[in-house]
Amino acid sequence: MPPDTSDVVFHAEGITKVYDMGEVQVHALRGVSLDLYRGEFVVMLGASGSGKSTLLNILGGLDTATDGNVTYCGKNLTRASNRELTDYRRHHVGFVFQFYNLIPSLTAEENVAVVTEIADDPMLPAEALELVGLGDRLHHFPAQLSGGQQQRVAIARAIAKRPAVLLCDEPTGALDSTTGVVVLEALRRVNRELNTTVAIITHNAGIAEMADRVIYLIDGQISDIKNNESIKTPSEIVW
Ligand SMILES: Nc1ncnc2c1ncn2[C@@H]1O[C@H](COP(=O)(O)OP(=O)(O)OP(=O)(O)O)[C@@H](O)[C@H]1O
Repeated sequence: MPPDTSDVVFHAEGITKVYDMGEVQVHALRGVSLDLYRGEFVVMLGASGSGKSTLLNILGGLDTATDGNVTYCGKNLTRASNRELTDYRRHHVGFVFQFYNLIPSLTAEENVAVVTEIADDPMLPAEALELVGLGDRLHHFPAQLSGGQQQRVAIARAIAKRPAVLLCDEPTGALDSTTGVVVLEALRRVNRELNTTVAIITHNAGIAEMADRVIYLIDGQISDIKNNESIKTPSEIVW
């Protein structure tokens, strides 16, 4: 289904990012403009160094653009103070990274509770874990879970505060394809059931086949944006 373009979550215009390394300047983003819509599932594809993480970090308020504008639901992130960005990250965005960053001494349920305790209107940790298919693993510690299960705990932790957007940086990068499919199914379910906008960055072209839209990045610029005609389920994806 094509995205509802009347409901813009992110509006980015002419974003550049320059890392000043003293003698050299690295131009990580060279004028990126895009809109992301409510409830869509987007995959951003690009080779290593094309600027994917930089873009995701700017959208998520973890980094700021050198130039250009980014708004989230009409609020300007480019000119936000550190305090406003912290508030934005805490209440509106969920992050999932390649490595799960779970606290080893806490159970799955407690790892999720770390976030729900500071959120405004969170789900119960058990509810979030149920949504990613881990309702029977609440009392397991990370070391007692497989890699794919740990990543699903990380997804439960990210969505338990009911963020409007979920930003995922190579969420299956450390997983074999069978386990990766289960993680992608969890992300798809969150997207469908909670209407969360999900953006995944990856260099894995297979994953793009399950997206509503695919955004291609080359050398710090968007080279193409495509609506997927036929969207595959995660289990139909091969990589
Ligand atoms: N903190 C930083 N300081 C200096 N240069 C950086 C920094 N972060 C990223 N870069 C540079 O910016 C460019 C884009 O990096 P980025 O991590 O966004 O790419 P990527 O597409 O996510 O790559 P990968 O798939 O390898 O993670 C690269 O040339 C990188 O070396």
